[in-house]
Amino acid sequence: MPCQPLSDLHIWKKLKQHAQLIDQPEKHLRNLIREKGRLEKFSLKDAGIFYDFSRQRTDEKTLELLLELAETRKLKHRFKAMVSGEKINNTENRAALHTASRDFSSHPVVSDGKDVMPEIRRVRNEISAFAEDIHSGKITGSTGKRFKDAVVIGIGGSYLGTEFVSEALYAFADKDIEIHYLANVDIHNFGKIVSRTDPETTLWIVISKSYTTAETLANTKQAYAFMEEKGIDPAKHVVTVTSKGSPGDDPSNPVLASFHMFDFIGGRYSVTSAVGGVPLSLFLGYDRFERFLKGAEEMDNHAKNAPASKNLPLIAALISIWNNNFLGYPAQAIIPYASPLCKLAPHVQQLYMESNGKFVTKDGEFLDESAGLIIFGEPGTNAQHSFFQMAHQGRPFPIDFIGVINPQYEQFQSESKGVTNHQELWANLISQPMALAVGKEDTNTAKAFPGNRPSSTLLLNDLSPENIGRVLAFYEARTVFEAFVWDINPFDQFGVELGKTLASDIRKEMAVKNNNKEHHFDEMNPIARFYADTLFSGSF
Ligand SMILES: O=P(O)(O)OC[C@H]1O[C@](O)(CO)[C@@H](O)[C@@H]1O
Repeated sequence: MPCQPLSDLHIWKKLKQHAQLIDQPEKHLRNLIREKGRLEKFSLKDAGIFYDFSRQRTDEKTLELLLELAETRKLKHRFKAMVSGEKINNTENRAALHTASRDFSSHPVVSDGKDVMPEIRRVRNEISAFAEDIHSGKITGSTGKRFKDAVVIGIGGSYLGTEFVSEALYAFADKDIEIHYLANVDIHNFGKIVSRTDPETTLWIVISKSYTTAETLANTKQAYAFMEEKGIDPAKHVVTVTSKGSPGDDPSNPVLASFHMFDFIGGRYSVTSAVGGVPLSLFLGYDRFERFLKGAEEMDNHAKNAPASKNLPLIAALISIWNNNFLGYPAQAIIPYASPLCKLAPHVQQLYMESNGKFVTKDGEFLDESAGLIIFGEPGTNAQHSFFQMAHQGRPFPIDFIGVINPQYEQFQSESKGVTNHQELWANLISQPMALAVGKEDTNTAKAFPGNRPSSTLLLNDLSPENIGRVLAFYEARTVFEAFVWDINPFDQFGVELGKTLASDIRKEMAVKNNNKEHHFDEMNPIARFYADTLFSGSF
């Protein structure tokens, strides 16, 4: 049943009116944060995360109206429908059960009349056993040497989430296996990896839900050709993670091991499935991967059960909607003051922009409000020396700051200006949101700071596997809660198809040329032809 268009909703109109009030000088953030009890009223703590939204351009009335919007759009009801296996991915007639991949309860999760949990538990057990066999040396490369490098061949959701987690938990990697990512079809990606790895001790993990992604197929062929050239038997150096029955799930194609991913888990939501499970269990050990899953499960249960006013990802989603649709900010930055979280923004970029970068509702109605935000980010304090000039004095964009209270590498405690590196990092984590909110008046306008620039700060006690799972699930839940407000389907991605189709036509033309130098690209439009001719001629 299609939802009512947003702009027709009474609550939407009330929020539009309220935004005009918030734009008034008396509601400048420098005034809002002076209010008594501001931090207590505008922060939440649950599921291992402290979430401070006191520097968001909201007052108590804003929150009240946003919660009314959440009720109107039945956000909690839809989230429960999602985790219970309803086919909420309506355009592909599928459920969206990434939460089931980290469900450790004994409860069934039924999709299409079948409990999916036995299969999910089977795959987890297979991953654990495989990782153990690799770490114990029971399984080695074709020349009897232990594996030292694991190369993930995959793109988009088939590697971005895994890369976020492997970077975040790098300090835990004690399995003497280095992880690499071969995602781009650009031969430089492949060349760099093989320049630093030994084919005898390299395991290639081909990850593709469809097993039709051109980049992944091309890189897999490159890897096979490289192994054969080196006298290595690919069948003893390749593992696949793919959907049951996909072209990659072919018994006639012998591999060391094959793990299934399920059609009810989308690529950008798949790091807690075998997509992340296989590489992360080799890199970190299955026990740490399971701790990561349990952190995600805890956040899932919080998102499902916590009342809206106490629900961290739901409140974050409402604030994001407020910033986007009512205050007019088109972008949002994720700035973790923790280098290990350097790949969080690239992962959330796909998670969020491939989920919510839509212009029609789940029922195909054109949206009357803009969905989705442009997500970007870099760790702090690096970002301060890169694009924070704009954050303070240019086009404003809301920021999620993330702080980690207890870092690893505690053995390094030297001080500069009387503080340790970690304290220096935190001095900036504390100052930046304040400077953005309060600003600074100056008669020299070039040195004036308008302030009133919104941000949230999330705190983690440490970078444990559990906390990385909680952060992952926080952003997944926030993404889908926002989608439910707009009534869009966050689980399909038809927008990626046109480019692939056009590339396929050009690829066919190039293949003809490869076999017939006299072939002309007459089928192409003149501009495309210029580029194809330039590539084959070797210069412009
Ligand atoms: O796992 P596959 O099927 O190779 O797809 C890789 C990626 O390509 C997309 O389908 C489109 O970008 C993503 O959703 C997905 O994560």
